[in-house]
Amino acid sequence: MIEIKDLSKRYGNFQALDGISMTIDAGTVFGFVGPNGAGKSTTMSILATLLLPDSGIAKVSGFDVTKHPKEVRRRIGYMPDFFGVYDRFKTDEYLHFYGASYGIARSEREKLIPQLLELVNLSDKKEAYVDGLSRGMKQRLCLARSLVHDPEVLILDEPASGLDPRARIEMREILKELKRMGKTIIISSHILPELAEMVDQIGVIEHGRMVAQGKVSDIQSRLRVNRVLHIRTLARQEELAAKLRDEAHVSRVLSDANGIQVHFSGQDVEQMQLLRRVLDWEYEVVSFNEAQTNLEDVFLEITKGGAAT
Ligand SMILES: Nc1ncnc2c1ncn2[C@@H]1O[C@H](COP(=O)(O)OP(=O)(O)OP(=O)(O)O)[C@@H](O)[C@H]1O
Repeated sequence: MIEIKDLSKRYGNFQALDGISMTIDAGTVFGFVGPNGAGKSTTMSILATLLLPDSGIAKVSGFDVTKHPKEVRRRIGYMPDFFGVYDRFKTDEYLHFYGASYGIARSEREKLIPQLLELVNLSDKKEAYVDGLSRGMKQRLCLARSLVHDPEVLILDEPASGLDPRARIEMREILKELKRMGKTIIISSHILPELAEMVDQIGVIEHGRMVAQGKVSDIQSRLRVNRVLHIRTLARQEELAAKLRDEAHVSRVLSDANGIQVHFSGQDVEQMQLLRRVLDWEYEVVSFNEAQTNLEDVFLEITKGGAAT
């Protein structure tokens, strides 16, 4: 459904995309992940026909974005990372406006818009002015806007950014529903663990290059991602974190309000020895357990040190 080959884009002297390639099959939910400035929005803007590439090919449903932009636009719904909403509209007027601009007849819109509002949980807000909506509601309205012409492909640039946890869960549920409806979805996010539950594949981009692509499980096994240990102590957490950094088989230690995360390449025996040492050092350990590796761990593993390989 989406095919990108050797796509490059420069802004002045800055190489934002440096020969990106990827293929996304119909019905796939593709998570596009990468650090700030990696080139995700640039790739998505090219797919959305809003930006021309310098070289390479991008196709949606077989149509080249530069040669047949109208055909592409008919097939895609695009939700940008920053968007404006027309403040003086009420919610349903806003969707009528977009529906009309896609040439959808009023009678058809009268049927469609209540369905869209229901899908994005805004039915009770149809009479509300857009500027009075919360950020989460505006995001959902923007998603409804991108669905108004029933596109096959959804290009969603950080749809959950800036949302509180509850609003993020709501957004995730809507995306699951869209997946069930058979849409092909490309979604970028920094909130990687949340993506893990719904994406079929991921592409990791860094410095304008694709550094890994495929099923999350395949990428995990290919990279032989380290196990991650979670340790919580009653006190002296930072001191323990510093000590752990000097231990054998430890590649990375993160310490935050949730405790210490240790990326560990040892096996069970070494893990047991590490636990024994932590206890010998007389730290007051509340918990010491092995976490399931998730998308965030994969991402950190692939992009660690900022070196693209
Ligand atoms: N119009 C522009 N002019 C100059 N540089 C730009 C322009 N748009 C983007 N860039 C630069 O190109 C790089 C890639 O930007 P892009 O927005 O595609 O990254 P991103 O992966 O979407 O990042 P983020 O997660 O922060 O949105 C960044 O370094 C950015 O500063």
